[in-house]
Amino acid sequence: MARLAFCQLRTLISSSQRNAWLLASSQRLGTEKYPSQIPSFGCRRTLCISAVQQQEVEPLTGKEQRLLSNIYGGLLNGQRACLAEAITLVESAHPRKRQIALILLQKVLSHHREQEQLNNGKPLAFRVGLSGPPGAGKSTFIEYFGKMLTEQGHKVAVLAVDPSSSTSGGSLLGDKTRMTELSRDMNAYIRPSPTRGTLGGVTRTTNEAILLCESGGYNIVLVETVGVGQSEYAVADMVDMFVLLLPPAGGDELQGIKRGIIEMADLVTITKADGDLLIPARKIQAEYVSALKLLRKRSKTWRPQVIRISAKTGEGIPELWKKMAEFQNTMLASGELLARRRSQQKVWMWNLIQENVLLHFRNHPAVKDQIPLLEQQVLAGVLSPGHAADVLLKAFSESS
Ligand SMILES: Nc1nc2c(ncn2[C@@H]2O[C@H](COP(=O)(O)OP(=O)(O)OP(=O)(O)O)[C@@H](O)[C@H]2O)c(=O)[nH]1
Repeated sequence: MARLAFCQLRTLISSSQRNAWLLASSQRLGTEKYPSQIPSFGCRRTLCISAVQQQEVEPLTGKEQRLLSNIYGGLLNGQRACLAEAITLVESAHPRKRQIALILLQKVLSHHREQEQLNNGKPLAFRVGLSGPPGAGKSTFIEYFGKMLTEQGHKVAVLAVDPSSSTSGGSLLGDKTRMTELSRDMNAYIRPSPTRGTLGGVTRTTNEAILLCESGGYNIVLVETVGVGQSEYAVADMVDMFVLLLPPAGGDELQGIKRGIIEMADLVTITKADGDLLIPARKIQAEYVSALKLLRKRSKTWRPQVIRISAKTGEGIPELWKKMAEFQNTMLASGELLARRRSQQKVWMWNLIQENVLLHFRNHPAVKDQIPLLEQQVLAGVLSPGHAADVLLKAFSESS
């Protein structure tokens, strides 16, 4: 039965998409269970994952082996150029590059596990998601915060997930010129994370980039996203702590912030609490303190808090970092942080499967041409949504 289901899935998911799935699966299963899947660089027609996963990788050419060794070696030595190259490789949609990227990621994962074991099971890095509406003061904050952390001896990576970059070619988050000083800091690494148009795209490329940054020695990874659309949910599902940054603006400007995303926040931060904005910042803080009391709690041990900061004066930012560290310690002690990471792996796997299967379904020849008409009929109330779905699913299953 399981084998049948697997075969069906295998036909559904194209080979490059399958790679992503294989990676997610191998993380879930743990490579130590499948020693053969930890590839040596000189892999001979290696069965990369396990018999169950049946993904063959063509042998690497000498040039590819050298490339991989250089990237991996440089990455572990903390060379920024190699980290950049590694991220470019995992972001590539080219099927062969994807295969090489998978081998690199397997190496990175097994290195991660070894290091975490040496670290008594404690994660190598603290992953923090930062989200807020356009103009909330995210980049000004990250610039200040990042520099404060590097001065304390931390290595900070910033991945900026820009949901607009793939759809409009535009940029809500702009580029790294937004954080000019931090981008010159040798202990910081800033990188826009392309989204490939979909939520799964955000999840896959950003998750992989996080892993690579951690292998490059970055012990704090900040994942920034604009709080419009769906990307902030994807980001909340890939970090240890999710921080919402809100400007001291009136109700109208904050209307776009959805209740769901406030529920995801482990910390709400009111920005720009200085000068004339200090009084509105206090007011918004009080409003959110009351609002949070009514919301569903995300953790058994951590109670989300609302604090005020100013990236202009620096006020509140050391306290914010203290709160973050308190969160990390509390969640580690209760076991929730590691549990959250584990469940995120599963969410990631299912997001990818769901998205790839749906894409395949929509583009399937037996279904594709019927969709517009059925949608019209559903819109006109001639056909019930359930009936239309049954028609499409039947056409799909009969032709598969
Ligand atoms: N008074 C004051 N202004 C600030 C502060 N932080 C940011 N600003 C201003 O707010 C505006 C937006 O700041 P950004 O840091 O670019 O905001 P952002 O959220 O990164 O904006 P996007 O790039 O559009 O997503 C800029 O004009 C900043 O100078 C602050 O702490 N105090």
